[in-house]
Amino acid sequence: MKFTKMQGCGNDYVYINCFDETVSAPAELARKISDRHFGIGSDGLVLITPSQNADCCMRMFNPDGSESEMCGNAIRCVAKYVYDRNIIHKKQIAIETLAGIKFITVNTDENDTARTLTVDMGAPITEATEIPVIANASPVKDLSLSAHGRDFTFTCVSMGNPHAVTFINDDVSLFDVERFGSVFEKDNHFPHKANIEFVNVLSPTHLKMRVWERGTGETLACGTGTCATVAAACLNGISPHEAVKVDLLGGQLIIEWNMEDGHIYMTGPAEFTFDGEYYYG
Ligand SMILES: N[C@@H](CCC[C@H](N)C(=O)O)C(=O)O
Repeated sequence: MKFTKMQGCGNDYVYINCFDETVSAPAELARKISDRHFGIGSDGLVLITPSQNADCCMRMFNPDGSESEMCGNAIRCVAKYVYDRNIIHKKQIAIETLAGIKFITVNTDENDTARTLTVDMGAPITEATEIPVIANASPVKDLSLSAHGRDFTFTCVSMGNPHAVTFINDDVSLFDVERFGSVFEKDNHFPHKANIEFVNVLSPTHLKMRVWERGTGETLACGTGTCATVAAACLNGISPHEAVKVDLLGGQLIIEWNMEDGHIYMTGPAEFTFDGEYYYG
């Protein structure tokens, strides 16, 4: 099976072009290929498939085999993949996901290569925005949770997938993300588990975030988590509704919650790492 490894801010996935390849058991394949010793090594598996409703469709599986509704870093990579490889050579690309159709603007260099991509991530869903809560969204705005004798206040935001964001005073670079994230991911308040974001405020328009991802563990970046972080920062009066830089272990994303249409826009890079062939059996 041919595959391509790509990364966006160090959030790395194995991409399969299902215009050409067939994957019959994606959850099992995700578990195998994600293994960094016995597989290819990745934060999960992404299938690029034909779509009846959009230019193409993205399906994303975590290393534990669970399927997520959305993946912000992967959708930029999928747009780059189909643009640069002339499968869908359009500057505006519509990609179907389990969280609906997302629209991506491809920003190219002088060689017509996609360099950064801007994704219309749609409206974040929280109790505070008074948008009806969808099935897997967390139904509360602020939530107090404790672990290992420490209290945290979370703002819960769905970007199609569930996130819980907490602003901390400790230096997030030194924070034990695994110790706390692994407990909160599985808290009873999150019936579908949750991605957990720990955030430092550097300034109203500059945040620093580390993430514990549902079904994965700590990753170098999470696109939906970065959008949820900025939504939470706006809801808590920390950030304005303008471009906010978010520093992640693997790079930086620019997020803006636009108040004209209520949508969040995410801009960031996407890169090919290598192509290969996986012997599946
Ligand atoms: N890294 C991703 C999110 C991947 C899915 C997540 N672990 C979940 O289960 O919701 C991103 O860039 O958004």
